[in-house]
Amino acid sequence: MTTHYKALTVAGSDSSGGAGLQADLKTFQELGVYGMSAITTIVAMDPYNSWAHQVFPISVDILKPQLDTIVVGAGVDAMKTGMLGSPEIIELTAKTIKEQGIKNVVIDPVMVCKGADEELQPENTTSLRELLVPLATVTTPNLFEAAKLAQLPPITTVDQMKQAAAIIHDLGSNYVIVKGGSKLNTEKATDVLYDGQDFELIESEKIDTPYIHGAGCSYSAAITAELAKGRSVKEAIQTAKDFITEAIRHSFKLNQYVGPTDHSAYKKSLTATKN
Ligand SMILES: Nc1ncnc2c1ncn2[C@@H]1O[C@H](COP(=O)(O)OP(=O)(O)O)[C@@H](O)[C@H]1O
Ligand SMILES: Cc1ncc(COP(=O)(O)O)c(C=O)c1O
Repeated sequence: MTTHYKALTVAGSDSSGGAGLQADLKTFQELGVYGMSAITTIVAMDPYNSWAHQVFPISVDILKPQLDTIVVGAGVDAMKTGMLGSPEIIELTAKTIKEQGIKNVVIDPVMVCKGADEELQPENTTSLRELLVPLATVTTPNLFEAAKLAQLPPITTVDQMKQAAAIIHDLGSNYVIVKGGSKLNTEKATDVLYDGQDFELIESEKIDTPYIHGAGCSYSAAITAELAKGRSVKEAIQTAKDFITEAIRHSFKLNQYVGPTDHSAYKKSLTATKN
């Protein structure tokens, strides 16, 4: 009998489909894991005003029954968080992880959407640092988020990524992966992984494309899916890196403002290799 591993995303809805819980569920499906979602926020983009993001947090009273349905009603092998919307939502999510003893927790500390360089909701950063990062198996900040969590100036080098990873580890996250992505001035797409003892560079070729909407969400969702299947954190991160590299290689233009990654590309690349 096939085992159906179960993963939960506690995240925002990206109406345009490339990031947020939509990206997470597509990624879970592609990696063979049954996905469930608890919606924290709804993000809409204004097609009449340069795709400006509008963020509508959901009341914490509507999050609680969703979490109960999933965590109590079905059980989860791994979970991730994405955009959380308010300090109250972060508090409830942390309480649920603790009270229900959830293992394999990936915290993607979403503070910005690509193209913006300001925190969407600065009041959430303190709650993320104090309540959620201490419960993380893995925390997956991009450069901007790593600097905010570690309370450092803007990060531009691998050494600074290491420094931030060590500080975030000290907050209580078992593993930290700081994503260099397109922004870091290196030849490769370089992420820094820290397990409390050693730093490891996780690298892939850097793909020359502006279309990387949802890359961070999809990457952390791929880590979550692999943890749900019982892989080690390092194995999960390597598969996730392969998954996101293929997804970015096949990313596409959705409109004049945005281009999402292609979640189906990794599985196709495996089939192509076999044939
Ligand atoms: N142009 C690119 N080519 C290859 N990998 C990339 C590229 N841009 C980002 N990545 C990788 O995608 C993953 C998500 O990173 P990033 O896009 O920085 O996250 P976020 O969406 O949180 O800002 C990381 O592994 C990063 O290195
Ligand atoms: C709901 C939601 N979560 C997360 C993100 C962040 O996306 P990315 O993976 O591109 O950083 C966005 C960006 O639009 C979003 O709308």
